[in-house]
Amino acid sequence: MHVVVPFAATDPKTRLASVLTSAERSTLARAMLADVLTATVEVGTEPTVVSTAPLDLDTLSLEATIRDAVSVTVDDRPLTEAVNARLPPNHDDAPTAVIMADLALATPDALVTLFSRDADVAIAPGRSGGTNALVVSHPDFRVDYHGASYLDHCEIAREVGAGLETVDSFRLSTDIDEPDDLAEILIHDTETDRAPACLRELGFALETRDGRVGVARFEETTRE
Ligand SMILES: Nc1nc2c(ncn2[C@@H]2O[C@H](COP(=O)(O)OP(=O)(O)OP(=O)(O)O)[C@@H](O)[C@H]2O)c(=O)[nH]1
Ligand SMILES: C[C@H](OP(=O)(O)O)C(=O)O
Repeated sequence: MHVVVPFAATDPKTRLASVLTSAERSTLARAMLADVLTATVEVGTEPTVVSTAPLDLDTLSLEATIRDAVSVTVDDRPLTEAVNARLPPNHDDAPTAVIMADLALATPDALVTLFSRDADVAIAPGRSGGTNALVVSHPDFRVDYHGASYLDHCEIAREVGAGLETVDSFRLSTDIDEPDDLAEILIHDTETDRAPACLRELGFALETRDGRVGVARFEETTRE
C-alpha cells in the first residue's frame, strides 16, 4: 500500500483564521500532520508527505521510528493534480491511499478499517461531503477535490466502472476545518497526541454553553 499525505505547508487552515493566527494555524497543522503520520506508520505503512513547500520532518517531533518511515516530496501543483500524479497504476500494482493531514482523530484501528477494504475505490467521506481518506486500486480512477468531492468521486467511479465502497468511520470523517471542529480534538484528547496538546498550549479548553460543547480560549497569546 502506497500512502500519500497531502500537506499545504504555507498558510494552512485559513478557515480557522478567525480564531488562530497564521503562525498558530501552521503549528496546529503540523501537530495534526504528526498525529496522522504516526497513525499511518503504526499500521505498517511508509507514508509520503506530498507537501506544497519544503518541510523539515525534524520539526514535527516525531518518534525516531516514525520519522524514519516517513518521506517528503515537494509538489506545488494544486491538490487534485498532485494526488492524481500518485494514483495507480503504480510500478508494483499496489493501491494508493490518500489520507488528509487534518484528520486529527485518525487512529491505527480506523486506518486498518479503511485499508482492509478490497473495493476498487474505498472512501471515508468527511461530514460535509469532502473526501477525507480514500484507497484507490483501479487504474482509471482520478480525484477531483473541493466542494462535495465525495459525491463527485462516486460519480467518477461509476464513469470508469470502478466498484466503490463507502467507509463509515467517525474518526476518519472528522477533519478539522472550521472553529467548531476544534472541540472534537479536545473531546477525544488521548493525552499523547500532538494536536490536543497544541490546542491546550494555545489556551483552548472545552466549554459548555447553552448545553452545547465548544471551545473557549482562556489565555491570551500574542497575535500577529
Ligand atoms: N499537496 C497539497 N496538499 C494540499 C493542498 N491544499 C490542501 N492540501 C492538504 O489537503 C488536505 C485538505 O485540505 P484543506 O482541508 O482544504 O486544508 P487547508 O488547505 O490547509 O485549509 P483551508 O485553507 O481552510 O482550505 C490537508 O491535508 C491539506 O494540508 C495543495 O494544494 N497541495
Ligand atoms: C480537499 C477537500 O477538503 P475539505 O475542503 O472538504 O476539507 C475535499 O475533501 O474535497
